[in-house]
Amino acid sequence: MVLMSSQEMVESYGGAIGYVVDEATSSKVTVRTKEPLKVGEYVIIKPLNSNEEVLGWVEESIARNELLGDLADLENPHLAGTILRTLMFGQSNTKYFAIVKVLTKIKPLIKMGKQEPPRVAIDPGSEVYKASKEALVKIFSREGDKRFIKLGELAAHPGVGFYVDVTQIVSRHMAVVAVTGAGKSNTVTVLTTRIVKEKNGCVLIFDMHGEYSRLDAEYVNVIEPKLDPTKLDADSFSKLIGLSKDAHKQELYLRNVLTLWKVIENSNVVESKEKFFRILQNMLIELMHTKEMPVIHYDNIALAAQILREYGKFNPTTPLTSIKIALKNANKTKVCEKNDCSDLYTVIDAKSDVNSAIPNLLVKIQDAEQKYKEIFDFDASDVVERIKPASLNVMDLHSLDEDMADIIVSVSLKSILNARKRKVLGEAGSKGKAVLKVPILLVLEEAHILAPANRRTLTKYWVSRITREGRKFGVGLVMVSQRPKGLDQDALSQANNLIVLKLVEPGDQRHVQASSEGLSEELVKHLPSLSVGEALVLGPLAPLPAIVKVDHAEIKKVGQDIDAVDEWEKYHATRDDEEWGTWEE
Ligand SMILES: Nc1ncnc2c1ncn2[C@@H]1O[C@H](COP(=O)(O)OP(=O)(O)OP(=O)(O)O)[C@@H](O)[C@H]1O
Repeated sequence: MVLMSSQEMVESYGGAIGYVVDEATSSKVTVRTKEPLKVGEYVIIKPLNSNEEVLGWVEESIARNELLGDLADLENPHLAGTILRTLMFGQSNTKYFAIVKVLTKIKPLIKMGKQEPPRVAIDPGSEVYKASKEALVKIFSREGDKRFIKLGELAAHPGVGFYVDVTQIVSRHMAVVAVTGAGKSNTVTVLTTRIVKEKNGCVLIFDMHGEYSRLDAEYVNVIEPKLDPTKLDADSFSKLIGLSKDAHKQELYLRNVLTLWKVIENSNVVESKEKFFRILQNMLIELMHTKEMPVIHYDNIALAAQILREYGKFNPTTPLTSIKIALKNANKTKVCEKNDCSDLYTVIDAKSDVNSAIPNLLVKIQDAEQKYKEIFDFDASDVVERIKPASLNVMDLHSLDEDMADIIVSVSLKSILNARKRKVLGEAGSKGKAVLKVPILLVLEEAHILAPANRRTLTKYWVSRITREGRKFGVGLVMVSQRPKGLDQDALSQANNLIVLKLVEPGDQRHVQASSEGLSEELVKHLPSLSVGEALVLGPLAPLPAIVKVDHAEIKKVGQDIDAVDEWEKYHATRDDEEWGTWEE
């Protein structure tokens, strides 16, 4: 940072643009100005009571005409206008004020890039100047700094580039919120493509509308939303089939059949994993007849699998009996001469559950197999193995319903967090398991659907884990939402960085404000008037809060509005009604 002289800091010392009036505090002042100031504009205040200049920004711009106050009751605008013009004798009596938030003393900001707000109230009468472009460039420009990328320009100071710290986005997470069409996708595209291109970053977007998977660039890696159901752990599987928390019996049987499947899978007695659902169902049907179930401790899976492979005779229609006979005879096998087979298995008496818990579980498994068949792929590898470094990885979820998207995203988030933990902690026992060698930035589109405020979803749990633990393991999360009031408040408040574009609905505004320290009442009032691509940016990602005109993404445009009239016209010009309604390449 280069220290600037006071002269360079302000646009013109010759002309103060206003002065502090009314009651002023150390953090907020009202300024009477000659001309109206723009919200988001930076000003420099020279406090009367101290020689430490401070930087503030305009949070609200006010125009007041006291003459008009008395005329407000007049219903006839022509009459009001005539009286007003007469009273003003051709002079405007409008007075301009600005509510200015005091951000920091200037010296520590320019010298060390540090914000240090003043501790004493600013004296009324203090002069206010416009911050010079040179000063703002010094404060905001991070060109050439390896941690920063450019997001756009200060909206109130065109020509002053605005840069964001990528490390802070990854470690402190972010929310991007706005009404539809305000520029969220464009903002995400600018951020993520620059992170990949300029920083060789690793980004994964969970793309709910298939917008990003259609980006035309060599660094885009599209990941199919597929998962291998046999690799789901018991917890995820129980959530997948929709077991309620208090369905303890069903949970018990489910865990057991999944452990027995592991024995069967490890013993290689079935030729294909695709028999998975069939065998789970056969186990439960068999259980309804035999009314008892072998239970194998997790530690004994490998041993049981060896016995089943070498000494059992596996029948897929009666898997329980096959396993039970093999284990029963285990003591007579060579395997047990070397290993302790004394407590290889026990048996659960299932008599009381054959009419309720077991058939209920069976139906749930059958339903899940049907419901999720589009995303099940027995050859699918762990998502971590499909992510590419220095790439914009995009998981295209547009063809899936919300439940399917939820299961895929939650399983992916879990795998990614665990793979980073393995890398960072070098966890013992991780050999052969997926590892993610570099930090990653995850982008969750439609975050209010996957991590909603008032509903339990699988993704919400992993979002909360990542927002809490991700910082230590290099897993950053960007939540994007057009309906922030529907987004889990806890997740939102864990996002220390915030980009708010146009936001109109008061409920949305209140929800965002409740989880963000820097969003004042005055700024909230301004959110509906932001134009497309204009964003309020708050948090540790930037040197100071700012209203930014986000750059337009250079890459092939995404999420553009469809010009219906134009498309009808084009179709009509070449119409061929024979082909209407069928897909033509
Ligand atoms: N900074 C910008 N400069 C110029 N045009 C922009 C900017 N941001 C967005 N636009 C344009 O505005 C339109 C809507 O933008 P975008 O798709 O990013 O909005 P969105 O908030 O993601 O909308 P949705 O919620 O419907 O996906 C697009 O045509 C886009 O090109």
